[in-house]
Amino acid sequence: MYNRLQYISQGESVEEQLYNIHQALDNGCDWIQMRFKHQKPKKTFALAEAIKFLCEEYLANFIINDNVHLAKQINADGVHLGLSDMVVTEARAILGRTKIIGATANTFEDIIHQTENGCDYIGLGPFQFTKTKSKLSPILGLEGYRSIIAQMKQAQIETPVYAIGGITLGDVNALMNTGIHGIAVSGIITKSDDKLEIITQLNEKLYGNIIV
Ligand SMILES: Cc1ncc(COP(=O)(O)OP(=O)(O)O)c(N)n1
Ligand SMILES: Cc1ncsc1CCOP(=O)(O)O
Ligand SMILES: [Mg+2]
Repeated sequence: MYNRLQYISQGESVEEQLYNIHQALDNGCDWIQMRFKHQKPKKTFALAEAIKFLCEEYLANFIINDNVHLAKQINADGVHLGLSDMVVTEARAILGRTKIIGATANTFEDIIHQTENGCDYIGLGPFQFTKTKSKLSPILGLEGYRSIIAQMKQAQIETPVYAIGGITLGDVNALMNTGIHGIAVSGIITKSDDKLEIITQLNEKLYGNIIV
């Protein structure tokens, strides 16, 4: 089963991205999603190759936001696709069944659509307002997660769900209690002055006393 903590990278340059990712890996995060938008293909490729190398060294999962062809080209572990990105069935045809395909949802109907198309996990959000992404879908809040997870149970959909969007340390217990599998975060890790402390605390809350 997938790790419960996914770090979605941030940084305006290749160097800044690599610094942030290296810090996350060094301090206990073992799943990285490269999110580097509106950049030249050469830079994006160079960053992806460098992250691939780093993640291999740290035995971490490495998925790429939006870009299925790049994931294929560098043999990443998978991709994350939103509602306006390539559809999951097309990505599956390109990447094959062993690669991870994560898909975004904002409603239960999105979850039905994405799981019927064969995604491996759902990124459900946004939980609350965040500056990390513009043009946010409607905010779900805890009640949104409770309601959507209950509908998934009723429909016997067991695809793991990751909460995303403006998550802080203080939100994690309540979010986990809704029945989600884990969380995907950017700002809380990127902005922290003590990465070891924040990642350790996140992992403690996410895993509780589960032995991994
Ligand atoms: C784990 C996870 N969940 C949701 C998203 C958002 O994807 P998308 O809606 O395509 O938005 P962008 O990240 O592409 O701006 C995600 N990246 N990761
Ligand atoms: C990519 C994305 N999709 C929905 S919210 C979000 C941003 C998550 O970053 P943060 O944890 O900083 O809010
Ligand atoms: Mg996207």
